[in-house]
Amino acid sequence: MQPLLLGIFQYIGPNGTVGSSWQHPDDTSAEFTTLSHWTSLARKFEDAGLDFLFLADSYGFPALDGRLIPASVREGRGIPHGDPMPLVSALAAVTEKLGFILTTSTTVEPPAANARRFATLDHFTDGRIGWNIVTGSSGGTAAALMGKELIRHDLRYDMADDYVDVSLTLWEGSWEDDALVLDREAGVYADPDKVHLVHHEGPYFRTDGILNLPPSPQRTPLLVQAGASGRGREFAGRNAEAVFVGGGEPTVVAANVRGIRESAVAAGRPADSVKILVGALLITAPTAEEAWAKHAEMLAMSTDEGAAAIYAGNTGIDLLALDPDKPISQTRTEMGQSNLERYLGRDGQAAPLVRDVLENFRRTGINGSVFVGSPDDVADRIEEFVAATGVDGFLIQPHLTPQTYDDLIELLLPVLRERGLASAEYSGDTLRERFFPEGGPHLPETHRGHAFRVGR
Ligand SMILES: Cc1cc2nc3c(=O)[nH]c(=O)nc-3n(C[C@H](O)[C@H](O)[C@H](O)COP(=O)(O)O)c2cc1C
Repeated sequence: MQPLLLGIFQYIGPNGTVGSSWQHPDDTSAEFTTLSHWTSLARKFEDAGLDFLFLADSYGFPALDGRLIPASVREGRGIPHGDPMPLVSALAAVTEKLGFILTTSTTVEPPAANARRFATLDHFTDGRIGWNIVTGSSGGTAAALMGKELIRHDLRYDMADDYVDVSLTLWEGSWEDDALVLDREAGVYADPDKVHLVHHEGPYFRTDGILNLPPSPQRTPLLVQAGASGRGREFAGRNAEAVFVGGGEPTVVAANVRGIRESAVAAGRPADSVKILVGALLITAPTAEEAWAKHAEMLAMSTDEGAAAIYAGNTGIDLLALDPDKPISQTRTEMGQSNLERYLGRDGQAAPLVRDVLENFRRTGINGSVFVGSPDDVADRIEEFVAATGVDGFLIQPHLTPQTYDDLIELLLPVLRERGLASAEYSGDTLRERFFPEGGPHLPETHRGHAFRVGR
């Protein structure tokens, strides 16, 4: 088996992803507003040789019918949530190899503003940046915050395709590779024949101008996507080099993985040109008993109300207002659909009852797979899961910060390395080369973005 890609899932808020673990006496995540909290975590991840830190984001927050959900505020779930973008420069300054993947939504800022910010970060990180392209999980509240209406689900993805086109036009089309001259004696900074105005007029976005920066190490950041709805998978097939999928039953994850690879092939790309990483919580300790005790402690901090608030923020669906004894399939949403679709029965199976969905969501959070046990147990489960689903790596959810990471680094990683499941050292200078060691720092020829390149 190939070494797995291993990234850490975090967001700028108090943890965790299952339950409110900030309240645990050993948890430091309530210090999320201090820079030193993040710089010490980033150093820890780099020292351990982990591939990247993913910072999730959304302008949205849990609310229903125009009202805040008390449990969300009381338990610190979905509120508060800060902006990851300003953090990355500070983290880049204290690390050399760790990659950073950041979420921004295609429904919030104009594409040229977003493209410029990512290009600047690609310079400052020496090519260690990736963009998780989402259409927005908490779309309703994010739209209202920006003074806009919620755009319908599939239309959001149509707009996202056009948004990516604008971004690729700017990143790939403005500067030729050798446009930067920097000749001090001649007083030539750049060659005017090699810097180009670009023009894009799509169905939703228009731009006339340039990306006002010389080419960065990757030009286009590593393109990542995280929405697993049918339309989301189609978008991923066209655009994404990596996809984050939610965990859960291996059969459901395997179907998702197949769907994404088929979408890539339908878009004229090789099936393996997309790396797929699954969100998972890894709880380990020297013995299985101790690990299960940690799991029980985690569940004791996870309430129905807190779980329902996060679910509502993501999907717009209030599980606590639905009949607990009816199947979830009675419901539809124009907000994020992955966390509904993951519960709709597949292959003729009946959809679960609302009460079972709430309990499952309370226990597993938005990303679904929970592996608990001794380091060998967890490594066994990881191996089985990878064989059953075809995923290329894991996006590791926080439980207790930093304890979950210490357990991972001290107990689990050595076992994974022994089995050849985790790489022992960093390869490649840029994040793209970390994901695709056989390729270079730029978009490959098989990606449609390659055609946007000026002076090829
Ligand atoms: C591991 C993982 C990370 C995600 N990170 C984000 C994020 O940072 N921001 C966001 O809006 N959605 C994120 N999502 C996706 C949302 O859950 C949601 O499904 C999506 O934004 C809406 O698209 P969909 O309708 O295709 O599901 C993530 C999903 C997964 C599995």
